[in-house]
Amino acid sequence: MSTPAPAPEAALAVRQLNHAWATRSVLEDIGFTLPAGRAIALVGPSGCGKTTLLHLCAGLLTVQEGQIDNRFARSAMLFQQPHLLPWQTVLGNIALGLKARRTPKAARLAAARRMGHALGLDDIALAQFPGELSGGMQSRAALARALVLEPDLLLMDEPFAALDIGLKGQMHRLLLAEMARRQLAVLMITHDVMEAVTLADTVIVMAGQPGRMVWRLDLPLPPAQRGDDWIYRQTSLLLAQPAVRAAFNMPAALAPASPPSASSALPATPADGCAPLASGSAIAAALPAASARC
Ligand SMILES: Nc1ncnc2c1ncn2[C@@H]1O[C@H](COP(=O)(O)OP(=O)(O)OP(=O)(O)O)[C@@H](O)[C@H]1O
Repeated sequence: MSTPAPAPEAALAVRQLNHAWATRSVLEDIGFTLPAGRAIALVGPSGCGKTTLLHLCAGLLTVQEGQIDNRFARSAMLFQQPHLLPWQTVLGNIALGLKARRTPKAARLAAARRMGHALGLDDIALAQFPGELSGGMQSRAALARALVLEPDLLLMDEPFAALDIGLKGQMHRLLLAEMARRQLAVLMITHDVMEAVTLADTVIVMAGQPGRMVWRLDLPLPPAQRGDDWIYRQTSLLLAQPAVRAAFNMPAALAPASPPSASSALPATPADGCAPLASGSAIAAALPAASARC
């Protein structure tokens, strides 16, 4: 399927964003830039404002203070629940957004079928109703419904949270293939720090009420080159950071049996709007400027 490449200047820029629900401030001084083809994962404890931030970025809420500049041409959103229409076939569900765009029937069904096939839904599954599919297949259908719109920005709110570890891995591979295929940018919320380290180029840890960015990790390897060991290592290093542990209200980490080797260190890439890390611990030494307190 030929897909339009994102415009070179496509990016989502969030600057000095504050938000309140009624009189209660829920987001304070949020700022980051997401360029085409990159992925940012937002992690943080319940109630720190991640969903509010994602909905602001999606244009579902009005910006009160600060700026969100979305230069992507086509955004799509994926929710935790697949939200498939039970009275439509899976194929019909995948084609829904194209119908809303008034794509002619034959073309939208053909595009939906191609995308379904690409995500592992065969013709039998496509002809079924959502209630006849497993949770994993429903998640594939929801992803297909979003991707068939050929978005250049995909906003995801814990879309794989209900899946077991094997299905999650499958969905990760499907998503990464699609991201690589056509420079798809992703802004995602997840409670799973390892999922964030698997999929994202940048992990932003949020905490507090109002929610603030408390830590940022820019991962130096492209997702396609990350092996399981590397992902486990980066996840454990991130979770060893005192600021990250405090964000999740975790007790202080035990000292490692041996200091991390130099080869596990991340190269220095200064983080926008983040102060350099100021810590003398061995673990902090393995995470120089690529991982920083915001
Ligand atoms: N529509 C709303 N009206 C009033 N308050 C809201 C609304 N939506 C969210 N809030 C409040 O804003 C705060 C942030 O909520 P939000 O859902 O953005 O956090 P979150 O980090 O996504 O949480 P979770 O991880 O549990 O989904 C919470 O205190 C929540 O109660």
